[in-house]
Amino acid sequence: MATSLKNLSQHSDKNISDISKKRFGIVVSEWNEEVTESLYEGALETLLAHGAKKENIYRKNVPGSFELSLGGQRMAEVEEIDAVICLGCVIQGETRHFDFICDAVAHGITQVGLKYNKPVIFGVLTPENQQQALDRAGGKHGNKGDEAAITAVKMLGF
Ligand SMILES: Nc1c(NC[C@H](O)[C@H](O)[C@H](O)CO)[nH]c(=O)[nH]c1=O
Ligand SMILES: CC(=O)[C@@H](O)COP(=O)(O)O
Repeated sequence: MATSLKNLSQHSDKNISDISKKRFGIVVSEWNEEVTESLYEGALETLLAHGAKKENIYRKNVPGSFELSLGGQRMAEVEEIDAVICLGCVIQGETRHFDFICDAVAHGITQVGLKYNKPVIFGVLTPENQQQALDRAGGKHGNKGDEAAITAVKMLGF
């Protein structure tokens, strides 16, 4: 996983299982679309690079990161879906709204994974500003989407 150099795209090859028959749901927040589309591309490429079939990867959008919990649940409740990846980017503003969204979506996604006993991955950036987001969506710190996808793959090998 990410090293002290904080490259989100670096990972070990431990617990990588055959995912050629696995089905993945990817839920993408539309807020900060420039960032979340990069996260999606990273996640998709990582899944394909590790053997997933494109026809087994299903994408749905939600308006914002707060809705990732419900969107993730709608995916997770589909029996044929083996793992869900939730992608979003919540950028700090002037008020405490950031805190409420981040807390809610982290808790919500956790609960969905526990409820359906399948990997539901928290692929949500919570930066202070746009540059920090871009640095983690294919920039100098790698791509959070890569990290989220490899986490799903590894958890399927758990
Ligand atoms: N400010 C950001 C939001 N805000 C919208 C919320 O996620 C939610 O859609 C709204 O509160 C209605 O429920 N969402 C992000 O994903 N990123 C932000 O920076
Ligand atoms: C994280 C957000 O919802 C953000 O857009 C809110 O900005 P603000 O706190 O300045 O209203």
